[in-house]
Amino acid sequence: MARPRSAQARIIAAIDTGEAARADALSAMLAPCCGLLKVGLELFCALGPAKVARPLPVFLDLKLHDIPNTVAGAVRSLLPLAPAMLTLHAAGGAAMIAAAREAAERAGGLRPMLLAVTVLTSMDDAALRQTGIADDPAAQVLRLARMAMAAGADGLVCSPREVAMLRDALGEEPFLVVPGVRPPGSDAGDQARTATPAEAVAAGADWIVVGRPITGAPDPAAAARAIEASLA
Ligand SMILES: O=c1ccn([C@@H]2O[C@H](COP(=O)(O)O)[C@@H](O)[C@H]2O)c(=O)[nH]1
Repeated sequence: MARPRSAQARIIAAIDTGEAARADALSAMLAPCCGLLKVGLELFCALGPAKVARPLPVFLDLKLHDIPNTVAGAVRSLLPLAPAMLTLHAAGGAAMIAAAREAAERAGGLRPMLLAVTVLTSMDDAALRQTGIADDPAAQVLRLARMAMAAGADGLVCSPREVAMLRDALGEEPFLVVPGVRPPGSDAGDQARTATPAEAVAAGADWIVVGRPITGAPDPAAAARAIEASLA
């Protein structure tokens, strides 16, 4: 998948619902104003592989995390769904990421962009410390990012707070997909490391992932258009 060329193309709308009718309605409303649609755990667990296909390319955010053999098998199982992007947790390690890449390539043909999730955007310093990581999120993001890219990831999922640092350290190569963005004045909810869509893109994000600020708005398409306008 090529880097996005317009503000609209940068927006990935997260269709986080377990109801098929709502997922279809949101997809129809948002397809004309976004670049991709995100199918995540809520939709996938409720509705299954048959409902992954959407009217735009799909960012399949399943955050795979298991032993290398199992993740390779999961990647093979998901390839027929033809997602444009697929996530796996960087914390699964280099062997797991390499196995995912090999499984995707061995199948031949078009393969999804493999994105390694670094530190979840919902985690602050204290939450990270509780997992046994003494470093702050930025240091852990950089450590995982270097490892994941060396192991074969095409890109990274990080918060907007780490985008500039990753560009400085790793240059233009990694695709950077950035959730945890919030338009000015909107509720952060459970997101801990946030910035505005415009700040994320100015720092070097390729795509931003936006869920509730769009899907929870009275007019989701208008909310997406307002974000697009803020990026122009
Ligand atoms: O670190 C991560 C990785 C993935 N996500 C996903 O992005 C969206 C964000 O939704 P909002 O409603 O805009 O908070 C959601 O689907 C997450 O699963 C993330 O937030 N952070």
